[in-house]
Order: sequence, then structure tokens, then C-alpha cells
Amino acid sequence: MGTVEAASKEANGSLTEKKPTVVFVLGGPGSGKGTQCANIVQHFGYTHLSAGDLLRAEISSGSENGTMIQNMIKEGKIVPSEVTIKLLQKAMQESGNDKFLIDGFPRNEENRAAFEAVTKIEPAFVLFFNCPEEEMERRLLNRNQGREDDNIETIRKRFKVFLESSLPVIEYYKAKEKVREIDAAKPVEDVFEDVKVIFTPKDEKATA
Ligand SMILES: Nc1ncnc2c1ncn2[C@@H]1O[C@H](COP(=O)(O)OP(=O)(O)OP(=O)(O)O)[C@@H](O)[C@H]1O
Ligand SMILES: Nc1ccn([C@@H]2O[C@H](COP(=O)(O)O)[C@@H](O)[C@H]2O)c(=O)n1
Ligand SMILES: [Mg+2]
Repeated sequence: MGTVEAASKEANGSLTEKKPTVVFVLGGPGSGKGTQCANIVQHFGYTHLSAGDLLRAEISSGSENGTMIQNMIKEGKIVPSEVTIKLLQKAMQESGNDKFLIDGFPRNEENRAAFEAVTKIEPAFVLFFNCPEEEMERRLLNRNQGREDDNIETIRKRFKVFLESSLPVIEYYKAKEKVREIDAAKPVEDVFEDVKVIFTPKDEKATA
């Protein structure tokens, strides 16, 4: 059996209904989560769900929560879990897949506990892209995707939120031996080489 599926089964139990395989993809703003998720999707058949992208789509859709979400994103603040989890659940149902990369979530303890309580899903593992702040800042200022939060003022707020609220979530999963840490400061292709090792089933590694 593949390493990820085995980890998911261990996390969620095999006697109950079949739960989807979930990998949380975490790392600071600009660490390369979205870039690497696109590569993982191509090679390993996962559906990529970026919490930030889902929130931005909610703003664009003209939803009643749109203004609140837009204001939170501009300030680099974390949107209430209830809103984000509903969007994630809907996207999971609509995907038709049973393997998900959940990118940029859980961002704080409230996100983490609420997701577990609502979905009863434990992640197979947490993929953590570790990158120095100066490198992340350089990347964000050069991203040029028209994101309202890619300005130096909001970037500093996002870094603060990452350190104060998101790193403790990574520590929580480290204590459960669920974190697979990647050096994300390397070039994109080199980072993906390290990512591939984590997603490649053990039996395939042996014959490679
Ligand atoms: N390893 C890398 N080396 C250099 N540039 C990179 C690397 N990975 C990603 N980038 C670039 O850095 C920028 C940020 O990458 P990406 O959007 O994947 O980060 P992210 O972690 O999803 O950020 P956010 O949390 O803000 O959504 C993009 O312009 C991307 O092309
Ligand atoms: N769980 C989350 C994820 C994101 N947000 C908000 O969206 C912003 C952008 O997120 P990216 O992952 O695309 O960088 C983030 O700064 C938050 O304002 C959130 O509230 N909750
Ligand atoms: Mg992203």
C-alpha cells in the first residue's frame, strides 16, 4: 500500500466509513505552497484546494460574506473557521475525488479544531514548506498576480499572523509526528524532487 494511503487509514481508522485522504499543506506566505501543489496534482492525482483561493472566489461571487472576507484578507487576518470550512466541504464534495491537498489551512488553532470537529477527518500528514522570511518577502513582492495582500504593509501582517497563529498548528502536528518538512528556499524543481519522495509509495521507491 502507498505511504500516504496507509497514513490516512491509520489517522482515520479502517473500520468506519471510508474517509477521504487529506494532506494539509502549510508554510509561510510565499513559501511556494500553491506552486508545489500544482506539481503534486499533475503527478499524484490529488485535488488542490487552496483556502485562500476559495475565499477570494467567494468575494468575486458577490456572496453576503464577501465584504467581510475582503476586509480580513486586506488586513492579513484569519477568516472565521465556519466560513472557510463550509467552502472546503463544498469543494471536496463537488470534486468527485477522494484525495485532497488542503493548502493554507488550518491557519490557526480554531481552524484546526473546528475542521476536526465538523469533518472528523485527521490529515494523513502535514507538508510544511519552511522558507526564510526574506526569501518569502522577495517572492511575494515579485508575484504580480494582482493580489490585494501582496503589498509590504499586508505582507508584514501576514508574517506576524503566521508566526503567532500558524506555527503553533505546525508544532501541534509535529508533536503527533505528522509533519513532513521541506526546505522551500531551493529552486522550484529541487523543492519538487524532495516533495516527490514524500508522495511516492514505498514499493515504487524500492524499484526506482
Ligand atoms: N522555490 C521557489 N523559488 C523561487 N520562486 C518561487 C518558488 N516557489 C514559488 N515561487 C514563486 O514565489 C511566488 C509565491 O509562490 P506561491 O504562490 O506558490 O506561494 P504560496 O505559499 O502559495 O503563497 P501564499 O500563501 O501567499 O498563497 C510565486 O510568484 C511563485 O512563482
Ligand atoms: N485558512 C485560511 C486561509 C486563508 N485565509 C485568508 O486568506 C489570505 C490569503 O491566503 P493564502 O493562503 O492565499 O495566502 C490570508 O492572509 C487570510 O486573510 C484565511 O482567513 N483562512
Ligand atoms: Mg497560495
